[in-house]
Amino acid sequence: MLYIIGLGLGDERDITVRGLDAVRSCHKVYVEAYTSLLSFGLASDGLCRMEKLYGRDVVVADREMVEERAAEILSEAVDCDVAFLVVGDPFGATTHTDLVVRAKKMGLKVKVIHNASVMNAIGACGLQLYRYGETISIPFFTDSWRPDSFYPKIQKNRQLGLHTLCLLDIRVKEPSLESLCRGRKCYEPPKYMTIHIAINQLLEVEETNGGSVYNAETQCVGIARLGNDDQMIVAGSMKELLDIDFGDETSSSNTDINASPK
Ligand SMILES: C[S@@+](CC[C@H](N)C(=O)[O-])C[C@H]1O[C@@H](n2cnc3c(N)ncnc32)[C@H](O)[C@@H]1O
Repeated sequence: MLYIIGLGLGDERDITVRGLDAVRSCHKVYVEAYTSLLSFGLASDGLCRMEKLYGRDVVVADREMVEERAAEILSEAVDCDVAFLVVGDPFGATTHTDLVVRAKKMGLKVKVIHNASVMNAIGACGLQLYRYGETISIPFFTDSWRPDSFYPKIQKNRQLGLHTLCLLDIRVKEPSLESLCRGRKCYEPPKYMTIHIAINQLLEVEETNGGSVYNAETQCVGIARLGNDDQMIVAGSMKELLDIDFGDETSSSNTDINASPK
C-alpha cells in the first residue's frame, strides 16, 4: 500500500491523527522536499523531531528522487506499506498526482490522507473562494531569465474582477554527495522569495509590459508563514507592503500575495 499523507502548514505536529496512525504502520517513510518545504526546515533539527514524534526513520525525497527515482519508491510499496509525506496537502502540486496515477497503473493500492494546504491562504485573509481566478507562481528572476508568463493571467483575472493567489518561489540548494553528515545529505537553509522581492518583480513586469494591469497603489494582501505561530497577514497597497517587515529570505517564510481586483 502507498499512503500519500499531507503534513499541513505548521510543524511536524500538524499531521492528522489518521495520518500519524498510517505513518506508524508503515515500513518505509519518505518526506517530500521538492515542491514545498517544512517550515521548520530540513536544515535544522526538523527531521529529527519528526522521526521522534512519528517513531520512524524518515528519508528525505529531494528533487532528484521525486523526479527520477519515483519508480523505486513505488516498487517498495508492492511488498510493504510505504508512506510519502507531503507538506501542506498532497494534491497542492501536480507531481503527486503523477505519483498516484503511476501507482494505480502498477495496480498498487493508494490511500491519500489530506491536510491543510497553502490554499487556506484564500480564506485566511477574509476573501472569498468564489472571487478567485487562476492561481499563479512567481519564480525568482535571474540576470538573464525574467519570466513574465504570469502577467496575462493576472490581467485576465483583474478584467473579470477576480483576485489572484500568487505563490512565491522557494530556492533549494541541492546538497552535494560529499555533504553527508551522520550518513545523511546535509541540507542548507532554503531561500524563500519574500513579499518585497515578489512585489518588485511584479512592478518590473508591469513596467516592461505597460498593460496598466496593476501599479504601486494596487491593493494586495501579503501572507507569510501561513498556519505557523508567527504567521503574518497584512493588507495594503503594493507600495505600503514594501514597508512591512515580513521576515527575510532565510526566515522559513513561505510567502504569498493575494492581488485584489481594482
Ligand atoms: C506547490 S505550492 C504548495 C504545495 C503544498 N503541498 C500545499 O498544499 O501547501 C508551494 C508554494 O506554496 C506556498 N506556501 C506553501 N506553504 C506556505 C505557507 N505556510 N505560507 C505561505 N505560503 C506557503 C509557497 O509560495 C510555495 O512556493
